[in-house]
Amino acid sequence: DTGSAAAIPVNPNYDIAYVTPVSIGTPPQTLHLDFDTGSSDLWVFSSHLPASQIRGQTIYVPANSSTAKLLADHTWSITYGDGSASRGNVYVDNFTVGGLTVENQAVQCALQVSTSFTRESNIDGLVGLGFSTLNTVVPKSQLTFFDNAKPHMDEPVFTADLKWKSEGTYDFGFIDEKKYTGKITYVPVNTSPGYWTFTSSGYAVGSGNFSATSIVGIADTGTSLVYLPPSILTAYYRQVEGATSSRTYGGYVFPCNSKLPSFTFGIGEARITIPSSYISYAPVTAGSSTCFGGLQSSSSLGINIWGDVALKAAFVVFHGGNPPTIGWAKK
Ligand SMILES: O=C(CCCl)NNC1=[NH+]CCN1
Repeated sequence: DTGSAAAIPVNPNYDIAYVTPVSIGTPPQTLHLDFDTGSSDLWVFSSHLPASQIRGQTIYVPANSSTAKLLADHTWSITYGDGSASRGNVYVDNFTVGGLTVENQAVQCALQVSTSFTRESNIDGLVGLGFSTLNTVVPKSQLTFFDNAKPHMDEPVFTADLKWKSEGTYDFGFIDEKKYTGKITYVPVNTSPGYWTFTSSGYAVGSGNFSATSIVGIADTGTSLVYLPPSILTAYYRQVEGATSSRTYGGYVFPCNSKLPSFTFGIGEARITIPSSYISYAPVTAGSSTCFGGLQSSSSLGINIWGDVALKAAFVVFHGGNPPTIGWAKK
């Protein structure tokens, strides 16, 4: 089996997150979910939520699905790296992404979501594509869509082709040679943390020299920005006129009309360059001439994160073989 589905920016101006249409249940209920390689719970806005926590999202109504079955006495509760959170109960139902169906997929129904989820009216839930060891369902943890689908897939892979301010694609079960240029460089993945954790071989700021240094981090489609060690941030923003680390805005900001260098990171001998346009992320508040950077410090996170700002500069292969690896190509 294979599948292919769109990755649609939730906001026309800033790539805060990407959503993908999925079908759940019988008859199919279509929701738009945030595919998130940085977590491993598949949860949806549901008919169990208080109306006060829903603001335009599409809800999953298990009562309207003839194939939905309650997973009795199971619950879940998750908190993400950005402090957002949700919790609820669990059903199993048919789950289809781009023509690829998994029967008896655990669909975690939200009974409570934090304000940042309520405020994001274009995200109806998340599909965790991290390793199933991170799944929060108790007493028995559940498998991700990828783990359930893998045995039926032509190849045990999914790929991310995210795009700057435009629609990209998630492919499942195959690698589309048309989506990248040159070769794909694969590097090992450490699955112990439960994320797609790999080691980058270094970085360069703009046209500067490449600094060979191991950067352990995660490839995370569910995080908007890139979070790296402070020393790398200093090296980058020292090249940006008027850049400063703002306590008010919680990170590096700069005048929106400042000239920004690109940022290159290493994957083995290969190099991926993030264009400067991706790094001038967004005005700190609507209409402001102060902009928030797409590269920020990971010092408060305890983990380096290659979020969407980096991923959309590449074609990324999440290879779920034994052992799993991650592949990066230019495009
Ligand atoms: O939680 C993380 C970071 C893991 Cl270190 N990524 N996934 C996600 N989903 C919603 C916000 N962030």
